[in-house]
Amino acid sequence: MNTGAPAAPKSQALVIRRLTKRYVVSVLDNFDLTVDDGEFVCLLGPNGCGKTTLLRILAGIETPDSGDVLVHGSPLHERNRLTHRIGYVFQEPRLLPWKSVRDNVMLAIKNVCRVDSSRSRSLAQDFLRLVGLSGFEDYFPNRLSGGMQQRASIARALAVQPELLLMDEPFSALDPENRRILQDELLRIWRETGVTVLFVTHSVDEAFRLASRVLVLSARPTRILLEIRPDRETDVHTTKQRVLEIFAEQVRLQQGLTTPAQAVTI
Ligand SMILES: Nc1ncnc2c1ncn2[C@@H]1O[C@H](COP(=O)(O)OP(=O)(O)OP(=O)(O)O)[C@@H](O)[C@H]1O
Repeated sequence: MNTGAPAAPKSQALVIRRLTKRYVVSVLDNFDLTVDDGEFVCLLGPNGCGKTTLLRILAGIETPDSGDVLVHGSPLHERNRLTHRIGYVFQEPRLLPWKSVRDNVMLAIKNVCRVDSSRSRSLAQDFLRLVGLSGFEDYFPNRLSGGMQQRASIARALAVQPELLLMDEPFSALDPENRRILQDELLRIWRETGVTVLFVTHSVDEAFRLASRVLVLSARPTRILLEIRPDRETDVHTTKQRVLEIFAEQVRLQQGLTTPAQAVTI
């Protein structure tokens, strides 16, 4: 019901300011991004533009050369220690093969949260149920299909009750049918948990299916070229075509097949 009262401002889950990272090449150069609590943001950009580097910095695996990252208003790092709970789902499940699915999830909980083992066991159980793996808790990863292993890795990331859930092309190794099923499951989980998601993909369809906001990224050093809220688009088909054209141009630019002056202007 609309009471006429102004909506409360959303809190910011993530603020990135002037983030800069250089290897031999410049990957991020004064990159800015703000993500509200509970948003589902898809990052769509050409190979090698810096998406994984960005996620690795947000997960504390990589350090930036300069810039600020604030999670819920406070710095991501303090004295080189991660001060926030961040969940990370990789392209491959990366489960420990010598541990059961339950123990894989419990290990993540133990590493991040200060809870006793009976609490971590019941949390693991809850999150495995959330991803549809009830009954498979004692299985070892090699007895599960690729889709089930990826479900387990999503449970592991969620079980630490992350302030940010980072997902780096998590469904790209799955067949189209499983990919669709897991996309639906992820949307359900996102709605149920309200977790803030940053999701990397190369698929325009996947981005439009999942995201509350799609960010189209440029070639390196990457910047945001275009922001789209799929649910506000009146002609999604035409918008997707435009994104595909921009995306293709950035791929060519990234591969050195065109010069910045020839790139699409927006
Ligand atoms: N540890 C590293 N040392 C040197 N160069 C690196 C390192 N990590 C990434 N790079 C380079 O930084 C650039 C961005 O890499 P990154 O993996 O972030 O791109 P990406 O957008 O995730 O690519 P993809 O879509 O192919 O996964 C690439 O040119 C890559 O070779």
